[in-house]
Amino acid sequence: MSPFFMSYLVANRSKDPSTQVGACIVNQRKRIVGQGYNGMPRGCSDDEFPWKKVGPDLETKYFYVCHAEMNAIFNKNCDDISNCTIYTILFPCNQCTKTIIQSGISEVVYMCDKNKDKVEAIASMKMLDACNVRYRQLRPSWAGLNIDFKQGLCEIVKIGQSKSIPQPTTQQIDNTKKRQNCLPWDAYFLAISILVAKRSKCPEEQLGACIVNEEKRIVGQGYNGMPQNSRNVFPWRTDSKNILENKILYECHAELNAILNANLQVKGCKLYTITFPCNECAKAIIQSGIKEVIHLKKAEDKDTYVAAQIMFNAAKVTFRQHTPKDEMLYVDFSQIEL
Ligand SMILES: Nc1ccn([C@H]2C[C@H](O)[C@@H](COP(=O)(O)O)O2)c(=O)n1
Repeated sequence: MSPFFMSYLVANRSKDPSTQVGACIVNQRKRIVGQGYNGMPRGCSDDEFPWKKVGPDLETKYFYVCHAEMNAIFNKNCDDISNCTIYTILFPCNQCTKTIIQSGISEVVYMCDKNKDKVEAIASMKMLDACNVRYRQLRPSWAGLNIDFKQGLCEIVKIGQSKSIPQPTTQQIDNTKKRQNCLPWDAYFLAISILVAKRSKCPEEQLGACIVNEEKRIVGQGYNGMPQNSRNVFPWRTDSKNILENKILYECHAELNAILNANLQVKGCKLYTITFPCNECAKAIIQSGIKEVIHLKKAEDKDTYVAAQIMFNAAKVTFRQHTPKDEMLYVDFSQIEL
């Protein structure tokens, strides 16, 4: 799963009616440590601040909007992002470039350089070159992502294939008002969990989870997989008579991995997950201080889930199933003209 897919999904939260940009920061262990989209500063109302592109300076969005790259850096979930790579849909402006350099990021990967002839981009390149920050363009070889909330699955759509995917009806854009059709928070974090699951090597079921704090910052993400550094020695099968030859004793669940991958405190956080947690993950959820579990699929009627519910009730961890309003979400990579 390329971090670019994540950047496009993150961009979906932007209220900018004309241009939605997403960025995500990846550390050397290939973990996502920061995500951001373009939007008004915290506390500056999306309804009151202007979204217009033209007009007197103080009446357009440009003086106020925080760029996706800047937000990804300020949303980082660890102290040190030096030597990380930032993936961004648009080439960074000079202001974001200063923030990128000062935070120690060592590589910028961007998809679109439509502003490359503007002074801001030229200044960015000068600074990146002077400070030995690498930058490269990645041309998309995919058309988009199709997130299926009903199945909890995500399909990467190839160029050409997108024509067969039903596209959401496009309304005339009113670029004087905030964008109306961005994903609501619960659906957004479940979509992130579905996309994270795409990294799983499990041939049977790919599951994902993410942990979100009160500030709506993602503090940890995980998918089901074998213990790290286990070099493919463990089986994925489930049908052997010898239980030691089945995956069950070895596989780490998405929820456990999300907790262990978290870089910020998970106490008091919400955990979003595709399936209801098993009893073993429930123990980890309770012991780590997570306060709420939001699951996409209905809990199956099996002892492991009943035990999890009994423990959640006793420990006052709330849980609820969330069904997004739309069954499908198409994340269109051509939303920004290259
Ligand atoms: N590297 C960039 C460049 C721009 N943005 C944001 C800032 C605005 O919200 C929007 C650009 O507006 P446009 O003039 O294209 O309608 O994109 C960013 O986040 N990162």
